[in-house]
Amino acid sequence: MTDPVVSISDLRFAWAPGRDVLDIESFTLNAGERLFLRGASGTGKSTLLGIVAGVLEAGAGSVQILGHELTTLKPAARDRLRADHLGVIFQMFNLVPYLSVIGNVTLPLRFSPKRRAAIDGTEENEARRLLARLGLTDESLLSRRVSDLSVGQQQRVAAARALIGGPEIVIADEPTSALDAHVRDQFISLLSEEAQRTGAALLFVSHDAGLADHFDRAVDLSDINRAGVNA
Ligand SMILES: Nc1ncnc2c1ncn2[C@@H]1O[C@H](COP(=O)(O)OP(=O)(O)OP(=O)(O)O)[C@@H](O)[C@H]1O
Repeated sequence: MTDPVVSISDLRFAWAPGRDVLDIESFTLNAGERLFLRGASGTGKSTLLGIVAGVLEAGAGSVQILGHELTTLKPAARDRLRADHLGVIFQMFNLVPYLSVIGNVTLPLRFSPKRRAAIDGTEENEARRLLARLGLTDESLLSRRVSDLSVGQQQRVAAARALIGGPEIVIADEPTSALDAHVRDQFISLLSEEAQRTGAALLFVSHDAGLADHFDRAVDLSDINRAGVNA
């Protein structure tokens, strides 16, 4: 539980020159750890996740993912690292609307032979198993287009897609749209259990401090971010 899978130091990021959104001296996510990152809306949580995921480039500093320095990797190597080792649950889920539920969940396997090789049995069975563990068992749902599912159901599909093939790191950006509190709590418990089962470290961000109890550790972004952001 002590090896960092994400290690950030002296990170700075600005969307506009001279206006830092992030100025973080140190941030670490350990292997298998379930970490809750809280922060008010507009304080840079999604931006930080984008940097960890390698879709945004740090302006300065070091971002290490599983010992690889993201800031000096070539784009193709960064894409490979992301495909093999990171599962991402986006705030808007980013599901592919014309694919079925199973098609969406198995999508990361198209981009990562490593994750495909990690699966016992067929891809479809693994997708069904993960969906069932996350509470989606209704057979009639699985053949539907994802755009026909409820927000809570889409969130579970996005989570199964992030977990498939056992990536070492799963990052989740909680949707700001209000999900029923019970549905949300149940989702986080299941996601957290499944991450623990697969050994993935989970980095979950939300503006809602009340969710911290679901996690091993909680960090407030305002405590580690020296950039005073005013959205
Ligand atoms: N694509 C962008 N271009 C310019 N500025 C952006 C962009 N995305 C975010 N920002 C700005 O960066 C700051 C941090 O935004 P970010 O989305 O990271 O916050 P957040 O904490 O994730 O917010 P929320 O909880 O509402 O999702 C905000 O001031 C926002 O306006």
